[in-house]
Amino acid sequence: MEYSTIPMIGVTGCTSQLGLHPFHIVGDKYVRSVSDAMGACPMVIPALGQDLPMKRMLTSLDGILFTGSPSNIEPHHYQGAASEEGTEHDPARDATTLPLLALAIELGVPVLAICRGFQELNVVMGGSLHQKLHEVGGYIEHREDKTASVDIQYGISHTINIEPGGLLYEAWGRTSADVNSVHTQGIDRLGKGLRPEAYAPDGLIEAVSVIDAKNFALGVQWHPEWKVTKNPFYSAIFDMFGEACRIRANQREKEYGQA
Ligand SMILES: N[C@@H](CCC(=O)NCCCC(=O)O)C(=O)O
Repeated sequence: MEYSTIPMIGVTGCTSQLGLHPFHIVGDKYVRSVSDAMGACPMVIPALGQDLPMKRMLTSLDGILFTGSPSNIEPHHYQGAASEEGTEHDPARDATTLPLLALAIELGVPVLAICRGFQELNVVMGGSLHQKLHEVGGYIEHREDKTASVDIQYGISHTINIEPGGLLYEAWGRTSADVNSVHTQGIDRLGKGLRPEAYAPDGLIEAVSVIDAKNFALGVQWHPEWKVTKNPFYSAIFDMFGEACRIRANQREKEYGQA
């Protein structure tokens, strides 16, 4: 019997106050990258923290996309100094994505972690972050120009050097690529069990994978979801993630039958 099940992909949400009410929200580009680039079904994961039945949820999903967000991880999660007053945080998202990411890796659920998601992956593995890369010294500008149009903000910003032998190299087959850059924070101490997969020209780690992972587990500091179907490098990443998710979807269908 042939199986070609549509993978069900969790897409992590953030909390945000819209008018008088708190909402669970996720950017359209993340949801659409799952449906358009992977042919999969996006399922938004609310930031409910420990109120989510995480293990149950993971058995029903074929992969998780950990999204980017303007908010920063609260520094106590990586023993960092308290952030400057006015820094945007989302403790409900932290309480959801950090344990969910750890459990997904433990259970071998395919994971693609983007920007804040990439930083979450590093923190979950015991790493730490620079809170303001531009104040550290020695780094190029990794922030977007907030006065520019969104196409410029998410347009190509710098090259990355890709390490041969990793997932990214396997996906792209070359040792360099061009990426966008929309972040203020970045990896300081690398988490244990993570392998650097790519570097910016200033030496900043731009991509990591989980060593000896049971399944696809890749984090990238840039935004491959941005106009993914028009960018062959970004598409190659989603193709590889999509393939891992499809294999899991087919295995789940074989085991449990179609729901
Ligand atoms: N806040 C962190 C992470 C940056 C990030 O994820 N940016 C995405 C912004 C909105 C989006 O495109 O979803 C940092 O500044 O380093």
